[in-house]
Amino acid sequence: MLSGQDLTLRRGGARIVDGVTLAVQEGEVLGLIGPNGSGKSTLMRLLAGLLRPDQGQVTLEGQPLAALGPRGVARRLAFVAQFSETAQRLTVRDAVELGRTPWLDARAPWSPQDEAHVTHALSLLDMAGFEARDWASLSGGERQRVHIARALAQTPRILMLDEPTNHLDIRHQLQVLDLVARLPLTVVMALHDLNQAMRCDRLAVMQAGRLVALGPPAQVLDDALLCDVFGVRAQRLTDPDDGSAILRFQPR
Ligand SMILES: Nc1ncnc2c1ncn2[C@@H]1O[C@H](COP(=O)(O)OP(=O)(O)OP(=O)(O)O)[C@@H](O)[C@H]1O
Repeated sequence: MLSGQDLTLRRGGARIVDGVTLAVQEGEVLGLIGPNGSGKSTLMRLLAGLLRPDQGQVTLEGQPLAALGPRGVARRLAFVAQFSETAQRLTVRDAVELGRTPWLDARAPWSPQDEAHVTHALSLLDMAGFEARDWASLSGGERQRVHIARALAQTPRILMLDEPTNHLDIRHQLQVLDLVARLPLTVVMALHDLNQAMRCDRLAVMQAGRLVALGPPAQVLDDALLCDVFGVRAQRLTDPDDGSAILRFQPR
């Protein structure tokens, strides 16, 4: 579906992404975890074609990103950055309508179908009542939900989210995580909350620019990795309701 081979990016004399090879499988929710500065955002930007690697190549549905071009990539892949602001005066609906841009041209002008995608995306993120609001007047969490709605309005096959639960209250964190698990999409998302990461199909772990583990959460998040990569030890509890694992952390 989406894969990076030997991806390397150098900045300021350091390899901030260092020889990463990773294949995202169709339909999975892949969580990208790692300490601050380990290269998660940079790797996501490389995979989304927003940064060009110094070494290595990204292929999307079997084709190099360069062969697809920005519009071809944007029809397949939507990216929600950790921080993205706009100086333009926009309403919430205008911002979500921007998600339809890769699908519009002289032969395919704005249509009722585009309108329907925008309305549906707004309702999935609980933002239907905010359509006429000025973007600048929104709170951080409301902006985050509009960004995700814009990405869904793009009707991608792959959704990439950099820390999507940032700024969200607990109800909307759960709503976004449930939504990404439910949507018939391939999802790659960077997360800091390791209990939230446990809900992903697979986890990729970054440490100092390298991919150091990849696999199902219960297998990846063992005591040695939590200690070496995150500098913590974890107590494993069991949710009495559904038997799922809960991690409780302490400094190493
Ligand atoms: N243009 C640049 N020049 C120099 N260093 C950079 C540049 N861009 C990123 N870095 C460094 O690369 C490292 C990886 O950054 P990145 O944002 O990918 O990490 P991250 O894992 O997403 O971190 P966080 O969890 O804090 O969001 C960091 O140490 C960052 O300071």
